[in-house]
Amino acid sequence: MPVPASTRLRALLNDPSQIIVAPGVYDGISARLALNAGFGALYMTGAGTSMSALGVADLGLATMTEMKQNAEMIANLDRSVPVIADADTGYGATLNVARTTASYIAAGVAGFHLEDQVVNKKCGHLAGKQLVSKEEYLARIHAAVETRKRLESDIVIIARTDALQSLGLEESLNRLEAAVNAGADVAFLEAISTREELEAVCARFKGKAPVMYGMVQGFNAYKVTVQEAQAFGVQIIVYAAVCLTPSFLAVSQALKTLKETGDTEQYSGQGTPHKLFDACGLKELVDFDRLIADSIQN
Ligand SMILES: C[C@](O)(C(=O)O)[C@H](CC(=O)O)C(=O)O
Repeated sequence: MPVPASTRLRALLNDPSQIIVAPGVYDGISARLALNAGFGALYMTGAGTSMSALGVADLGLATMTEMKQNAEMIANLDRSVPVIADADTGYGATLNVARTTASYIAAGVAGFHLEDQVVNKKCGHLAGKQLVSKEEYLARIHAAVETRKRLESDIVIIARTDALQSLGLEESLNRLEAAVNAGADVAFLEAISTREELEAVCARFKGKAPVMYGMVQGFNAYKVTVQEAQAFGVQIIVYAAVCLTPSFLAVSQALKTLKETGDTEQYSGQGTPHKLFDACGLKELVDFDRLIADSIQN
C-alpha cells in the first residue's frame, strides 16, 4: 500500500528543521511543471482555480465541487507529492464543512485550509473582507476535525484567519490559537504585511503548531525568501501566484503580438508544443500504450 499523501505531509511537518515550499498551481500544466521542477509539495490556489476553471476573480464563486475536482486532478498526477488545497470557508455551514472535508479526503488531498470569512468571501489581500464570529469559525474547525476522525484520516487541517484587517493582530492570533486547540494542525495568518506580524505568529505557535505563510508577490505581503521564512520559524510557505503571474504576463504578450502582427512565429524555434506534451507525460503514455499492444500480440 503506498503511503497516503497526507501521511507524507505529516512526516514533513514533524521535522521542524525542514521548510515545505509549495508553489501555487491551478491547472494541469502548472501542476505538471511544478512537479517536473522537483517541488516536494504543491499548493492548489483557490484564486487560480477560480480564474482558470471559472474565468472569474477570487470572490467566493467557486463551489466545493469545482474546487474538489481541480484538487483531485492535481493530487493524482503524482500521488507521492502532497497537495495542500484551498478550501476557503468550507462552503457553507457545519454539514457543508463536513462534506468538504470528506470530499477532499476522498480526492487524495494531503492538507487544506479553512478560514473565517463569510461564505461570499474575497481574496485575502483585498479590502472589505467580512468575518464570521469566532464561534462560527470554530464550528467549521470542529466539523472538519470530527469528520477526519470518523473517516480515520490523517489529512492536515490548516486554520486560516483573515481577521488581521478588521480585528488586528492579537485577536487574529487568539482565533488561530482557539482553532489549534480545537484540533487544527497548522496556523495560517492571512495577509501578513509586516515583519512584526510574521514574528508574532511564529512566536505564538513555537513548539505548539507549525506556521504556514502565504507569500503573494505583487500584493502587500511581507517579502521573504524561503531561507528567511525558515529563519523566522515558518514550516510551510506557499507561493500562490508563482505560476499565475508569469502565465498572465507571457500569454497576454503573445496574444498582443498575434493581434498586432498577425503572426506567432517568434515561438517557432522553441520546440513546443512537443516539449509541452513531454512535460505532460507523453512518453509514459506512449510507453504504456505500447506495452499493452505488445502484451496482446505475444
Ligand atoms: C492564498 C489564496 O487564498 C489563494 O487562493 O491562493 C489567495 C491568494 C491570491 O489571491 O493571490 C489569498 O486569498 O491570499
